[in-house]
Amino acid sequence: MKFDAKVTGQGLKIAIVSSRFNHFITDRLNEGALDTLIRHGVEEADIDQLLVPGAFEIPFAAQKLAKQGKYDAIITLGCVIRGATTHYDYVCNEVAKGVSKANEFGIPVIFGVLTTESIEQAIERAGTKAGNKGGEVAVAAIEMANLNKMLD
Ligand SMILES: O=c1[nH]c(NC[C@H](O)[C@H](O)[C@H](O)CO)c([N+](=O)[O-])c(=O)[nH]1
Repeated sequence: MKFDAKVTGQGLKIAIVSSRFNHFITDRLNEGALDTLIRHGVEEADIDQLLVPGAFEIPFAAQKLAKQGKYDAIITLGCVIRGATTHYDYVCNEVAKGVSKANEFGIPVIFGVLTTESIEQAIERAGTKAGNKGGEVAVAAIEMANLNKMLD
């Protein structure tokens, strides 16, 4: 049997957790995710949005929302740009681990946190040369939500 989930969002309830830090970038990721969800049939009223201070706080919110069991998928959006200190490595590692852990509640939680070496790389992935990571993870969220329903 082949499980090949559709990328149609009708009837899905989605949450977006995004961080304010580097909001010049994360605002664009949010726009990309919202636009893509709606263009794939998710009702705007079925999209909840939640803001946290920085990427490090994303896992806390994602896990809380996943535990509620109200959503078909949760999208996380953030932007961590390497700076002069090793802070970057700690933040990136903890965010990735924390978002992955949120999947333990049985709801697909999609990792849309940019981890880049430069501002230019982040801009490229926020609606310019390399597309929009927010839109990409929105498609992944819809597919995983439908796949999850198939597997229930
Ligand atoms: O989202 C980010 N948070 C960052 N730091 C804040 C962190 O996510 C927490 O909000 C903060 O440590 C308070 O817990 C970043 N840097 O420090 O570079 C960054 O690039 N991106």
